[in-house]
Amino acid sequence: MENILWQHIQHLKNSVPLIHNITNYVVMNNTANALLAAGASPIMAHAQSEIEDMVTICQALVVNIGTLDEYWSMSMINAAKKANELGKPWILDPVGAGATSYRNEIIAKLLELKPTIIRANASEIMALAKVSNLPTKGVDSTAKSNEAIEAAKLLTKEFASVVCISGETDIILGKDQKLSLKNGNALMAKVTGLGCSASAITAAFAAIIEDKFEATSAAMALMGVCGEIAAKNSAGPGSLQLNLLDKLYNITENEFITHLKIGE
Ligand SMILES: Nc1ncnc2c1ncn2[C@@H]1O[C@H](COP(=O)(O)OP(=O)(O)OP(=O)(O)O)[C@@H](O)[C@H]1O
Ligand SMILES: Cc1ncsc1CCO
Ligand SMILES: [Mg+2]
Repeated sequence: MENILWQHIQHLKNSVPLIHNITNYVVMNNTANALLAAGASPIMAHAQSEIEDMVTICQALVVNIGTLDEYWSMSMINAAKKANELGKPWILDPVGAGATSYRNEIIAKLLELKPTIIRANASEIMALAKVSNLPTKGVDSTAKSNEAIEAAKLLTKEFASVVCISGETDIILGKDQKLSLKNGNALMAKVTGLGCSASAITAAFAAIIEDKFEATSAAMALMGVCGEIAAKNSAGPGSLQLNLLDKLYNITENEFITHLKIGE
């Protein structure tokens, strides 16, 4: 598995797919930089007049509801419909799922359009599957990844081909597949939007890899290993953000293979 994932990482750097992001104001800049560093080409666009043309020229789409509003939600729905029509992969990042009824209403509409991949933290995954009575604290998770496995399984059956629960352990679930990745560092949760970057990088791999379970695994492995190495050389969240970009750009095969921790 390690070698296949490394080949996918090389493949991304050689392919430079164009990734359309409808994402939140908070993370636009770090997400674009993370995509560039990993080897993709980002474009952030949400105007309704161009949304369908943009989906048409891009190889994958990210729908991230972080700073949702009434105008953007229409752009998201139209973009997802166009991606489905063209058979292009699209990734849903349901930031803050469960926090408000408006968010839940838009998420329900997006789920009906069957995202190719869902990437979210454990609280959000449980909110999506409506199996949780836990209060959400907004965009940060209050639960552990393994508490959301049943919820994620429901989502793979009902809506998405692949679901990733991120956190201390990242768990990737396909229809009959499961992979746990135990990389990363707790400091990663102190930089805003690294989950959003993980979702965008997942879109980049989905653009070039037919098998979406492997694409999601490659993305989360790359983020986890790079974040872990970067955190060791960082005094705090500020330098982690910069060091992570550098590591996404210059990670070597040896670093990747020796650090990767695949669980059961
Ligand atoms: N405690 C932790 N230990 C190791 N890695 C972590 C930890 N928490 C988060 N990560 C890593 O940080 C990245 C982002 O995941 P996280 O679950 O924090 O996303 P998120 O909650 O959606 O973040 P955001 O909404 O700020 O984008 C993933 O690569 C994940 O593996
Ligand atoms: C802090 C925050 N608020 C809305 S989106 C976002 C970025 C992390 O998801
Ligand atoms: Mg998030």
